[in-house]
Amino acid sequence: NVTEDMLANDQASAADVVTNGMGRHLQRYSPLETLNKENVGNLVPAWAFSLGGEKQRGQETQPLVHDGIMYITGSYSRMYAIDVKTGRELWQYDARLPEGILPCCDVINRGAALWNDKVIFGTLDARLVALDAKTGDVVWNKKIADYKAGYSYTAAPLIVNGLVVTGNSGGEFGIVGEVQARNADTGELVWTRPVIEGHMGTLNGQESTMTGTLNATWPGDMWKTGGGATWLGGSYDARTDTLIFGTGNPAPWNSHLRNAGTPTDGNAGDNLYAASRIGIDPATGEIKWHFQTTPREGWDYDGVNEVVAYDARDGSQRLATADRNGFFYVLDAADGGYVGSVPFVKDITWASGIDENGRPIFIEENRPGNPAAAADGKKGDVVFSSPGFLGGKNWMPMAFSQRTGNFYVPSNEWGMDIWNEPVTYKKGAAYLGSGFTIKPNYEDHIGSLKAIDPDTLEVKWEVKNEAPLWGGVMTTAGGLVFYGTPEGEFVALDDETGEQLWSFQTGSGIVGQPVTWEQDGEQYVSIVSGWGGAVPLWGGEVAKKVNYLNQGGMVWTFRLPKELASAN
Ligand SMILES: O=C(O)c1cc(C(=O)O)c2c(n1)C(=O)C(=O)c1cc(C(=O)O)[nH]c1-2
Ligand SMILES: [Ca+2]
Repeated sequence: NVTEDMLANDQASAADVVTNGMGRHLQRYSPLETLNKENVGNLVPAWAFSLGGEKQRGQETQPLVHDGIMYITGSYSRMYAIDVKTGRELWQYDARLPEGILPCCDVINRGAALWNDKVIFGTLDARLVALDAKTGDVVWNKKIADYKAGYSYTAAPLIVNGLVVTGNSGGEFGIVGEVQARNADTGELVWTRPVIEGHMGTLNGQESTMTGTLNATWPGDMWKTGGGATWLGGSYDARTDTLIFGTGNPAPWNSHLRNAGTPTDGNAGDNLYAASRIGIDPATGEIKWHFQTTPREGWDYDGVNEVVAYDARDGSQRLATADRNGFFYVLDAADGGYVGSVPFVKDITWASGIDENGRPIFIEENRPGNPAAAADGKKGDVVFSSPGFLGGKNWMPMAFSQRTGNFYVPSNEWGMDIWNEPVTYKKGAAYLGSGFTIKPNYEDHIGSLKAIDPDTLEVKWEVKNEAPLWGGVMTTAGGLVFYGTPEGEFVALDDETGEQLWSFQTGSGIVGQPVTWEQDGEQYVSIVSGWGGAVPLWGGEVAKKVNYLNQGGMVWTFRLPKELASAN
């Protein structure tokens, strides 16, 4: 049975992987050094497992490993339990999804959570299901939100002190972003925290507090359908007992419709707390602090990206996050206060930098659309913006190495043509008020894995990739950085130089998240392969460039045989 202690110590225990992020701080760093720079060339496949041919799309999941069983979620809200020694299936659960679900960006699922004798995951129709971890039988099944209003669910749930904490998806449909906490044993709701100003939270079935101040940073009734989906889930910083969730784009995309003042007029049009990071008290759902990365966001620069809790080299307690808007931020773990930032993509057109308070210095003439066109019911001027709306970094998680003190950030170098148009809210319909076409910024590459020093705020090196990177990264005490490419390669790099030390062709594009653990004295590594996610759907010119990539759906598990651990 999985306990709070096991979840709290996941980052240090080599025998299993019981959390998404390999620790609730989401460092994705393994203390294992059996596999290292000298012997990684001897890593060989142990087994592979097919997720089945029918209805498979982007496989973004991270495997969990516990008690001899690997748990994998499949793109169409499926769960597979696999014997970790043999690769044979133990059981499979298929959620019956209703007609009419509205996931914006492919049918995907990013993983599960383990608690007690259960494995818990969210389904695309915005429900949360707890299964018996041994049999796959349903223990409870709860509704997070109404899929008919555009809500969906794609993230891995987070478990803290017996509460299962979830976000929601639907920012492109004018939903309201929210964080919810339930008793993980029963599924009973404990608290809710909407993340847009003006909405009331609840605690134990009673109204608790309002988020922000009603109408403070939103014009008229726009806050009622203000977006800010918490679609990537959250992290937990045990040092300060804080849940940290990011919030997505404000709705609609057309920022002129959300302007409650002029950009120089204080924070009147900031649209809090969309495109922000929020620190939340896990006991009550109260907001402790917020840090907004893109005030009056107008490019779909969702602020959802994972916040990783880490200790800087001088011991200060820090948080780091690489935003879709192209800037990598370091924050103070105590209160989310701004410490510093660095652009991690080469071409940023919307801001000239970040000021001393962490607020972007906008280049206002590069903001998409113009107010007059929106008011007249006309299409606005086309503007080129970089990064494009799929972001300098999208959902794919970065990793921190305790060995080097650096972050390893999967990024993309691309822009977009974007224009604004009028839009009105209609339940269950797209609520954008924008049109767009993604374009590559460079001929030879879009993807770029970057090593970033969070103390000096320097990009130390990059490894370029032709197609956009869309999968997670993992670091190890053995000095390795693992990641996958849409071209299908699963790669190990040297954490100091970026030199490629090993790679394996998995047969489909990788958009999954690697893990490693130790079993019978040998080190194992797993990755799920299966191309998909937002790029083939929304990637414009880039999608056309990569339309040769084949879909898939395989779990690949590798091991370093004992007898080859010391050999080269
Ligand atoms: O605002 C939202 O609610 C929302 C949700 C999701 C999602 O749940 O997958 C994505 C996005 N936005 C989004 O903007 C985006 O680029 C995106 C990419 C992906 C993916 O998994 O490839 N999901 C999402
Ligand atoms: Ca979005």
